[in-house]
Amino acid sequence: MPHVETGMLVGLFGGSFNPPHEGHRLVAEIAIRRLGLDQLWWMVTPGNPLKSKRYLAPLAERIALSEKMATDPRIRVTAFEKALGLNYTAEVLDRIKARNSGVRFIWIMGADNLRDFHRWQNWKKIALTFPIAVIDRPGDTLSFLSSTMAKTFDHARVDEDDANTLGRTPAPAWTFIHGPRSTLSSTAIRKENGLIKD
Ligand SMILES: Nc1ncnc2c1ncn2[C@@H]1O[C@H](COP(=O)(O)OP(=O)(O)OP(=O)(O)O)[C@@H](O)[C@H]1O
Ligand SMILES: O=C(O)c1ccc[n+]([C@@H]2O[C@H](COP(=O)([O-])O)[C@@H](O)[C@H]2O)c1
Repeated sequence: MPHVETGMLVGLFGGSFNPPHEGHRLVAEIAIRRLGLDQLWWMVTPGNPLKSKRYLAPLAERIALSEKMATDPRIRVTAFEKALGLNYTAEVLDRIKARNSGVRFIWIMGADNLRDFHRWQNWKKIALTFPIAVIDRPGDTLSFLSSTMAKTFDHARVDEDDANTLGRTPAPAWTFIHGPRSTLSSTAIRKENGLIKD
């Protein structure tokens, strides 16, 4: 895990990054600025438990491309989930919390993941333990109203104008951040590059 100092606020941005693209860079920039992060951990997953691994590039390749994409000095590209043998975000977050007392964390994800968040293992526990920032994504803007997570934790929603207080707000607490959006997706890039055959 990257080194972090007591009192810091760290954004946790997990993803397949297969491959990383400018949309990811935009999410990281928005999160750093709007949430007031000291660091953002760009966590390259060994594999999203809900996605097929058929077209998943090797972890080393996804890390190397992420390092080129993530140029902000506050970003740490990391892949410790693999070394810890963990696949599920709830387990990973437990481990991060246990190893970093005195550090505050916010889980960061795009709006497509808010739509499906109730399918993640122990999703309620995640929301009850960590503040969550959701960044808008074309096609999934309405998930901030219609998703199971949004309905279940409606009482815990923080106005996006107060996003810079999220890191100090005890969970459950989440916000949906609108802003510049990117239509990019890794699937579209894989298709353009002929990496998806069907
Ligand atoms: N254009 C985008 N706008 C907002 N969030 C995004 C965007 N692209 C990816 N994200 C978010 O970044 C994180 C990592 O995404 P991921 O690596 O799965 O990229 P993807 O483009 O969604 O990939 P795929 O097309 O393979 O599903 C997720 O939380 C996802 O919601
Ligand atoms: O823990 C789960 O059940 C779970 C289900 C789906 C996605 N995730 C995590 O969500 C992050 C975003 O995944 P992805 O594929 O949309 O980039 C990544 O860290 C995944 O490991 C986690």
